[in-house]
Amino acid sequence: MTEPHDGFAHGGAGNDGGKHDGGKHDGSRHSAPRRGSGRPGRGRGAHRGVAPHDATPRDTPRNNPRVVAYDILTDVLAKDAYANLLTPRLLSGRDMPERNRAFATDLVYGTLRWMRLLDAIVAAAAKRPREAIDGATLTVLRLGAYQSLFLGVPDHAAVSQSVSLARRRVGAHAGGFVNAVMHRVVARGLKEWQSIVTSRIPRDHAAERLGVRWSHPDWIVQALDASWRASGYDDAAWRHVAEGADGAAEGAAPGAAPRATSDVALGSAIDALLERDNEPPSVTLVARPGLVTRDEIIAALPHTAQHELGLWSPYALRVHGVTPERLAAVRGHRAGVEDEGSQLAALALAACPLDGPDTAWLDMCAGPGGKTALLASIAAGRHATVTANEPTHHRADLVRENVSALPDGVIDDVLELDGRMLGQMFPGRFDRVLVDAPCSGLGALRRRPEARWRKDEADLTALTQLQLGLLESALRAVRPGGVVAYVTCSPALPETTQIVDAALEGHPEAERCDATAVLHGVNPGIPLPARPGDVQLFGHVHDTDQMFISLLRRTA
Ligand SMILES: C[S@@+](CC[C@H](N)C(=O)[O-])C[C@H]1O[C@@H](n2cnc3c(N)ncnc32)[C@H](O)[C@@H]1O
Repeated sequence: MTEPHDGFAHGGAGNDGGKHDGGKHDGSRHSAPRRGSGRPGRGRGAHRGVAPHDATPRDTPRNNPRVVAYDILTDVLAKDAYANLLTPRLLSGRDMPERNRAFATDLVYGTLRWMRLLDAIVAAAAKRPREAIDGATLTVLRLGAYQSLFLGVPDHAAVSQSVSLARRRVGAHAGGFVNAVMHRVVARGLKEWQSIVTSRIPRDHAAERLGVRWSHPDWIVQALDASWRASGYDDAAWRHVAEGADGAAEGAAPGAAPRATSDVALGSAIDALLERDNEPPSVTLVARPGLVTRDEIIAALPHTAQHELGLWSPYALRVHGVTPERLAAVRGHRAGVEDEGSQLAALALAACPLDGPDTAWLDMCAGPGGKTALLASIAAGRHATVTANEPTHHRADLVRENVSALPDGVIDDVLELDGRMLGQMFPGRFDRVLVDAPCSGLGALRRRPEARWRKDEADLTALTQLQLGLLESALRAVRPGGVVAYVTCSPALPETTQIVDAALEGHPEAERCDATAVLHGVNPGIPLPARPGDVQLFGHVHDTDQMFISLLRRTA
C-alpha cells in the first residue's frame, strides 16, 4: 500500500497554520475567552504549532501519529482506558519525533473532548445516523474531522490520511466511504458545521443544542448552567474576563442580558463556560510559603520553559514547556502542582477571621495532600499544627510524602479514618477544619478528556450522603467560634450549596460566613459574586478548576 502524501510529517501543515481555502476556515477554532496573559502555546492557532518538521523515520503503524492515535482512542472507547495514562505509555519508546508525539496526543485528547460535535458533523456529512456507521470507521472519521476543523491540517492531507488510516485499520472496503465523507467534511469550516448541526435540533431543546455545539452531555450542560445561574455573578463578570482576548461568546451581544430559553440561557456565559471546558489547563505550581518562593522556582526553570505568575493566588506560578517533576523544588515537595482554584480553597480557610486560639487545624479529606501541604506551610508560619486524615492508605502515604519538606511538628498526625468519625472522636478540638469532599469531579472535566462521557446524572447525588456526613462531622470537630471550609471540585448544586443548606438546617449552632469577603481579602482582583456568601469558581471567569468554597462558623 502506498501512503498518500501527508503534507504533515514533512512539515506541510504547520508553517502558516491555516488552510488556503478561500475563506472557508472561519478562525473559530476551540479557543475560549481568556485573560490576555499571553499564555504561550495556547489558544488560537496553538495546536498548529505541533505540525512536525523533524526528520521523520520511515512511516510504520508504530510511528505514524494517526495510527497511534487511532489505537489509543479505540482502547479508551472500547476498554474504558484513561487517555491521560495510556497516551504517554503507548507513545514512550516509539521511534517518533517529538512533534509527532505532540500531534498524536493532541489528536487523542481533542477528538475525545469534541466527540459529540464531531459525531454530529460526521453523521451530517455521511447523510446517515451515527449509529449506522461502524465504530472503527467512525473513529477514523472523528480523527479526520478533528484534524481538518480544529488543527488546520490541509484538506488533501486530512482526506488522504484518513483514507489511508481506514485502509490500515478498518480494511480496504472502508476507503471509498471515508473518502466521500471526508471530502464533505473539509468543504466547510467549524462554525458553519456548528450552525448546521445545531440548526437541526429544535430551538426549545436548548441543552441539546449547547451540548452538541460544545460537545457535552445534555445533563452536564444543565448542571453547569444551573450552577452558573445560582452562583450570583453579574453576567458581565465573564465578559470582563473575555475582553482583550477572543471577545464575547458567540451569539452574545456585548452587554446584552442572556436570552432565557426553556432550560438554559442560550448565547450567554454558558457558551463561554462550556467552550472553556474543552481547553486543556495550563500547569500551575504552588510555591509553598516558607519552603520556596516563586522567584526561586523561576530561577531554576530550564531556558526552554516559559512562565507567568498566577492570576489570583500569591503562591501560584503557571509554567509551560517543563515537566514539573523534573524541578528540584517539586521533587523536594517545597512546591507542588496545584490548580489555583485548589490553592484559593486552602487560602480561604486560612484567611477566614477567627477570635480566640488558632493553633489546631484539621484537613478531613486530605489525600493526596495538595491542600494539606499548602495549609501546613501557612500553619507553620503561624505556630499552628495540622492534623490530616485520609482513609485510603496509599493516598494517606501520598499526604505524608507531600508534607515531608515541612518542619517537624507542623503535621500533628496523618490519620487513616472515615472522616465521619472525627466529630465524635474529637468534639470541639479544632480551630479550622477543611472538608475537601469526594465529589463527581464535574469541575475538572478539562483535565480528563473522556471523563464527561463516562459520568452520568446519578454521579451528582451518589456522594451527597457522604458529603453531608463529612460536613456535619466537621461542624462537631470544630470549636465554637471556629471555622469550617466545605469545598468540592464540582459546581453541581446537589453537591455544593444544597449540602451546605442541609447541614445548616440540622445545625443551628453554625452559620454561613461571607466567603466572597474572605477571598477578596486574599486578592481584591478576583472576580466574585455580587452577593455575600459561597463562592463558585468557573473556568471561563477564573481560568481555574470549578471549585466551590463555602465557609461556615460554629457560633455555639
Ligand atoms: C477531593 S479529594 C481530596 C483532595 C485533597 N484535599 C488535595 O487537595 O489533595 C477527596 C478525598 O476524600 C477521601 N475520602 C473518601 N471518603 C472519605 C471519608 N469517608 N472520610 C474522609 N475522606 C474520605 C478520598 O479518598 C479523597 O482522597
